[in-house]
Amino acid sequence: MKKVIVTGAGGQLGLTLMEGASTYDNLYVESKTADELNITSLESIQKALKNGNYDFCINCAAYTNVEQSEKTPDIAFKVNAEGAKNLALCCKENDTALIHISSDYVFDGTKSGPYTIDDPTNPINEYGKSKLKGEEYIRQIWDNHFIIRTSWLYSKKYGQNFYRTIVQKAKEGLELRVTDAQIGCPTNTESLAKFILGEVLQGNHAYGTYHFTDGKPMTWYKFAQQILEENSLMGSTNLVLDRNYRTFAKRPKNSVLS
Ligand SMILES: NC(=O)C1=CN([C@@H]2O[C@H](COP(=O)(O)OP(=O)(O)OC[C@H]3O[C@@H](n4cnc5c(N)ncnc54)[C@H](OP(=O)(O)O)[C@@H]3O)[C@@H](O)[C@H]2O)C=CC1
Ligand SMILES: Cc1cn([C@H]2C[C@H](O)[C@@H](COP(=O)(O)OP(=O)(O)O[C@H]3O[C@@H](C)C(=O)[C@@H](O)[C@H]3O)O2)c(=O)[nH]c1=O
Repeated sequence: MKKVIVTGAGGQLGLTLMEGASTYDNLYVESKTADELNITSLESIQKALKNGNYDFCINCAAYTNVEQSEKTPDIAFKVNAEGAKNLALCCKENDTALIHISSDYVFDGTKSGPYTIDDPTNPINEYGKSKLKGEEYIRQIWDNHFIIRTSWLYSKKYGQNFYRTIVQKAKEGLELRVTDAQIGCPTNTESLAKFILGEVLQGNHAYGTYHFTDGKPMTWYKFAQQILEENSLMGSTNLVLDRNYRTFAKRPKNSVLS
């Protein structure tokens, strides 16, 4: 039996992971929401890991508000960089392998093809910078890690994400203005959870950095079209292509991960 602790368990990935974990007989998985374990507190993590005897820690905790990160980067760095550092330190102390999730936003988006794990990083927004710093801390501190970069993560059931925003706005009868200025791979939390639970935790991969997505590159506009079609909302929604959709934070033009 492998003993696992999940931090940030109240987020969309954390909730999906906990739902999926019950189907694996060889996993005993404990969940910690932000209220139960704050990853910015080294002492709290030390306490949680010390007595747990965990084989793995899956870190789903993050500050994921890209727009707000640009305005108040300190919060993003505190959670995404310092939080990751705290986890790496405590995981090392307790010989617990760390599975950490990172983002396509560590790249600047100027490459013409998909990004490989060997491509240089160069984040163009504060969220991406904070996620990169988190990766760097983990690599410096604890060899027994998996850093899994994913992109455009969404759950149909949980949390705040592009998929649910589009469905909600369409159901409210609002006009949808969506950009096609970025290309990336939408990734369902269920596929990522299956990869973590069914492959990474089962020992099928060596420690290191990985890219995981659902493998279908598209623009946000194309993704919005797909979401509306899937929910039979296309006919009743005014979807407008808005190449100049204004945002506070810059996003990479191309963040397709290979
Ligand atoms: N969403 C996306 O499109 C993508 C996400 N990722 C990465 O995937 C991972 C999972 O993201 P996702 O599930 O979408 O994110 P969510 O925002 O849905 O969940 C993150 C969770 O972390 C919690 N949290 C925030 N601060 C702390 C803290 N200090 N201590 C403990 N928990 C905290 C949040 O709690 P609360 O809500 O109460 O603040 C929330 O429950 C993250 O590492 C993210 O960076 C990577 C690529 C794309
Ligand atoms: C909601 C909305 C967004 N957009 C645009 C803004 C932006 O360029 C793009 C995506 O917007 P969002 O703010 O929903 O998504 P964003 O916060 O950029 O999503 C990112 O989150 C972080 C956590 C990641 O790690 C990334 O992989 C990525 O998924 O779509 C529209 O054009 N119309 C809309 O109605």
